[in-house]
Amino acid sequence: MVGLSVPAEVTAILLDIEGTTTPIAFVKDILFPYIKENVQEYLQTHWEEEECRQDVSLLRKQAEEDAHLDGAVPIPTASGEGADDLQQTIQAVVDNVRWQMSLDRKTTALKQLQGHMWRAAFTAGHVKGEFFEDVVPAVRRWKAAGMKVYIYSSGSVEAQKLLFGHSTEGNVLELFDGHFDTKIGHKVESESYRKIADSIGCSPSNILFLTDVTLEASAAEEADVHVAVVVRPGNAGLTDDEKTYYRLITSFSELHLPSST
Ligand SMILES: CSCCC(=O)C(=O)COP(=O)(O)O
Ligand SMILES: [Mg+2]
Repeated sequence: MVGLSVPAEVTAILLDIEGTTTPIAFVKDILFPYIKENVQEYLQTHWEEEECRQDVSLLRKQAEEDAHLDGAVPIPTASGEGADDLQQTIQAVVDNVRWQMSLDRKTTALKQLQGHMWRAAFTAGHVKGEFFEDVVPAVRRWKAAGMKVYIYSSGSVEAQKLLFGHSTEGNVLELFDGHFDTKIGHKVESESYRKIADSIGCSPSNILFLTDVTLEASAAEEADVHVAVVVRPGNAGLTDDEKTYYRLITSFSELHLPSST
């Protein structure tokens, strides 16, 4: 049989988004430029709102942790005196966001603000989530076969729900049993996968994780989670050793559940 047989003990499939369900180009060419182009205006408009205050506060904490990094952009606390002071603080947040994005950082602070900014774009229909064509049909088959399906992405849970709730294939949110983001831990840390298993109420070996990033696959494997590396057009190349070591799939249709032929 061509493809990959899912081990019988697997009861849950955990999916990465960028490079796995969704082209990297959609994230890099549509979602991220939206943030870079609109962050200044967004902050000006929403600055006084509680959600925006919390986002800025989290970004400021992250900036303090990042102070030792090359090129890091600090975010001073606004004194509250004068329009110039406010504009300088907003500019510092803008510069910090753009700096983090230039490094494709996956900090919870950055991802939380991005999720809030994308809300308007998705709900107004200006942006629609994109998936590789095999994704939605495969997830429907897995669900019909009794498999639980979860998302684990660096994108915030709120952003994930926007992507799947407002997609070129309509609202497909109901296909998923739950969502995880970096609040449970970073994707390159094996402890995150143990916590996800705990949260789902299963053992790590009951999970199959699909991702394009071998560092994530390696962390999951260390936690005793089954993994397969997804090779998609536009993904970063794998080394020969990685190609030999990992089980690879180029489409979700290559996965065969125990009861399927
Ligand atoms: C709407 S999800 C946004 C995607 C994103 O911001 C991101 O960083 C994707 O990371 P992933 O962990 O899915 O590779
Ligand atoms: Mg990915």
